[in-house]
Amino acid sequence: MEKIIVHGGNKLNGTVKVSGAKNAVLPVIAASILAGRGTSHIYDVPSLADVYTMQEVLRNLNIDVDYTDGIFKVNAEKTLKTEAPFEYVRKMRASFLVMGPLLARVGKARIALPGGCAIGSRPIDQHLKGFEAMGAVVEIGNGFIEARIDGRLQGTKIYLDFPSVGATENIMMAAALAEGTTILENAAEEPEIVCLANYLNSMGAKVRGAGTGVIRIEGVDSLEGAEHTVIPDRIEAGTFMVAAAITGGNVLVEGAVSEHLRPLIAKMQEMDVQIIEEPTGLRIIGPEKLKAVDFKTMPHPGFPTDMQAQMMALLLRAEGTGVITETVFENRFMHVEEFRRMNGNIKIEGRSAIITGPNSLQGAEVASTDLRAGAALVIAGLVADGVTRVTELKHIDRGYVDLTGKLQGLGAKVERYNDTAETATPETNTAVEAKTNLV
Ligand SMILES: CC(=O)N[C@H]1[C@@H](OP(=O)(O)OP(=O)(O)OC[C@H]2O[C@@H](n3ccc(=O)[nH]c3=O)[C@H](O)[C@@H]2O)O[C@H](CO)[C@@H](O)[C@@H]1O
Ligand SMILES: C=C(OP(=O)(O)O)C(=O)O
Repeated sequence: MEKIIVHGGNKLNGTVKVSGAKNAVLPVIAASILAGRGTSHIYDVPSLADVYTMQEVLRNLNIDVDYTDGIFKVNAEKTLKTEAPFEYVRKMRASFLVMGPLLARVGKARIALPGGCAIGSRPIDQHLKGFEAMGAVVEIGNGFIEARIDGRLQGTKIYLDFPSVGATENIMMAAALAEGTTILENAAEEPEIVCLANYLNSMGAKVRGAGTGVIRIEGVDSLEGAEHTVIPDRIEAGTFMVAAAITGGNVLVEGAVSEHLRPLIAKMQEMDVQIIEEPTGLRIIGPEKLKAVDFKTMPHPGFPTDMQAQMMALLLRAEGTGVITETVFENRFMHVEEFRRMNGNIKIEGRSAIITGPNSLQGAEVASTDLRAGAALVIAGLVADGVTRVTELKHIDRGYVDLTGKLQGLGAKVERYNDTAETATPETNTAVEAKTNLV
């Protein structure tokens, strides 16, 4: 079994470079399907399991793709296939983002129905409501969602019940090739939406208002391949900011964009973390003592749910009581049980977690329950007494490029280790520790 093994106790110091954003690159790759002519070149594409899954989804649709040295090339000129099987959607829900582009480009898409996942049930009703409003017929059966339209989708006014990131992206992509203008209200305002809109516009689309609650998309007849650079990953940046702070370290997070990180910066400053804006990124200086704070996850520009687990690790080390309320996903506290295995004092009351600290964290064997939970457990391990072993790394690999290598570069005692022969005996555990050869 593969594990990340963390020896707690080292302060992080130095510089870490943020990779391109997972949540920006996946819709951008999906949007490439809209180009009837030309090859798209997408730059700063992170080497992540999700990117490889998206590559497979496109290949399966008869699209030419090449991913070398961080550059992703897509040519969708050939006759497209229209089905994305469960094999891909199960691995990564963002596979569902090919529905809008396929529907707009070829009038048909058949995508496996995404199941529930570790953080909640995650319905796609808002995506479907948008497609139906544009004239598509949507049918659900045999584990698939099929949407079709005779002729072109029709621009219209759509009001989302909730500012869903995925629904905003899927509808924006579909509307780019629709007949007439679509006005999307109560749209998501995340930086990844702006990144997608910029890419669509460089392909020839007419999208205005991305980054606000109202997006106006004037449909065009065709789109072409274009060049685009993906924004830096604000969640990866945030993860390193928290890692630096928890160890009382001094780290420059290169590529961190303060404009994308306002809610996190505000909360970390309230906790007495020093954050300095430098020309190339954000410098984080951890305090001797952290102060507890309360926060609620919300759609952007509220506090991001994707930073909730990492901030819980930080609160475990803070003095006083902090309350985290998760409002975006109904089941995103799976990491609480794992933190308890590390001696974390956390109570759950409904959708809130009450954390009383500071806790003396203890190394333990813990499992990543989702990708951010995995990173949060590694962060907790950095300040735990003894050795922490984090399992279920497939989650972490979906969203972090070389997490262990980047942490090692900052002086953390952390290593990825594969021991298929390992059993739970004390002898073999000692052997594992010896073999990890940590500095
Ligand atoms: C690949 C990607 O970009 N993933 C991000 C995206 O996920 P994703 O796009 O799936 O997140 P959404 O914003 O759509 O979901 C937010 C909430 O709305 C609900 N909902 C969503 C769509 C819908 O049709 N009906 C519905 O009820 C979801 O169940 C969830 O409770 O935004 C989330 C919220 O910031 C992040 O945590 C994910 O990292
Ligand atoms: C929940 C996340 O991603 P996804 O929507 O791809 O599952 C995440 O990035 O934290």
